[in-house]
Amino acid sequence: MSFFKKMKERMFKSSSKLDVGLDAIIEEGAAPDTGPAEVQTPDTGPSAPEPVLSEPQSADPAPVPADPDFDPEPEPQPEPDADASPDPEPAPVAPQPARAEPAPAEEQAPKQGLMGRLMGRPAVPMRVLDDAMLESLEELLIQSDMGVETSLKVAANLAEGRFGRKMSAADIKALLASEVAGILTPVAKPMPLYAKRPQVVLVVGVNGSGKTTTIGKLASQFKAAGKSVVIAAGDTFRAAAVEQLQVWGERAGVPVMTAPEGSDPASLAFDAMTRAEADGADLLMIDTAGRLQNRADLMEELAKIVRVIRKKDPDAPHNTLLVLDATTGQNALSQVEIFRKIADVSGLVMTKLDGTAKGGVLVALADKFGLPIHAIGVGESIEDLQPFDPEEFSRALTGAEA
Ligand SMILES: Nc1nc2c(ncn2[C@@H]2O[C@H](COP(=O)(O)OP(=O)(O)OP(=O)(O)O)[C@@H](O)[C@H]2O)c(=O)[nH]1
Repeated sequence: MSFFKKMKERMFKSSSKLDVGLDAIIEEGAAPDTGPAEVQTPDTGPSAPEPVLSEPQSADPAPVPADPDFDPEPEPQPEPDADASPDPEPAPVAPQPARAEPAPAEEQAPKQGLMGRLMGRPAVPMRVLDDAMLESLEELLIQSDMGVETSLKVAANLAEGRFGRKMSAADIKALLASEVAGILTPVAKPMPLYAKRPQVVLVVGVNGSGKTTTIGKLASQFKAAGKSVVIAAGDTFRAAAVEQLQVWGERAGVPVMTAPEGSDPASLAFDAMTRAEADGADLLMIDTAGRLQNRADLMEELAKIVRVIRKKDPDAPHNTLLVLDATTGQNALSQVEIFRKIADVSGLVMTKLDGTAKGGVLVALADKFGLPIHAIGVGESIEDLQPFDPEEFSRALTGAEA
């Protein structure tokens, strides 16, 4: 099974709440006169939509957004530069496909053809968009963790100019996917790679958010893309985190610098920087502790790591990745607020999007903070760190057909 298909399946599974909820909204308020001969689609062209799931219009798979297999050929690197290049290349996890302009949502909904109507196929439930339906939609979006402000905005945009029109679940899903993609597209950016060596990537986030796993996956993917990587196991207070990184390091063939339990993470970061410089490594990835319970200590710890590595490179860290666990839902918003105060967060990675119905929080994050989303985690193995494709994600979240 291709990585893309796997991700899509997982995302669809995870988003069933929103998908099923949209079906329910239409069915609850479906007009009684939706028989085949009477179906009207003032919003979707001359013919009525087909049932979404029972009669797909095309067996063709959706276009693959990016080759998920990493090119084992290293990309040609620009000569090392004293300063970080202002025009970085994208990191391997997030190459973005060239995208065609999305078709208007109305055009994306499958239509019931003349033959279907003549043959008397079962009618597609349709509902007139009114205040009650808009309210149900707002509630559903809020429940899917899109946040109140974003949910109201998305619902209002969707309804604009469409009041009084009959809509099927497929119509509403396509419109919603288009609205969501409009919010996500500007933030879907690969992690920039600079010519600077070593490029220092500081990885922050609360305990259990998936920092260690993400570093392991990234290191493996960078290695596979021909980059040399050094990892610093900066959460020196948790032996288990260090061991986990060592396992990933072995798997990827990447050295993992460790320090005795309880020792100063800044000192380890300095040593790791020295080693990365001596090795001519392309990337130094620094894991950090995530004890938010004692925010002042954590803030001081992170600030000290930054101070120390800047003695060697005043521009470091070049990226500060905040790793967020999608299953925490709205909590992710407050984590961004806090970590932006204690670290200069440059981009996000959202993990555990498999097995959660809370993917809507990504839309709220994008809308509220506008921070780049570099990649998403959809499982525990190396290939489960995927580029963030906003259109694919939007369709998966809403259950819209490709
Ligand atoms: N299903 C799933 N599990 C994930 C994903 N990313 C990480 N995990 C799991 O989440 C758990 C926590 O991940 P870690 O990488 O240890 O998280 P951490 O932020 O380093 O946490 P600490 O080591 O406690 O600081 C592990 O069991 C990972 O295997 C993901 O995308 N999907």
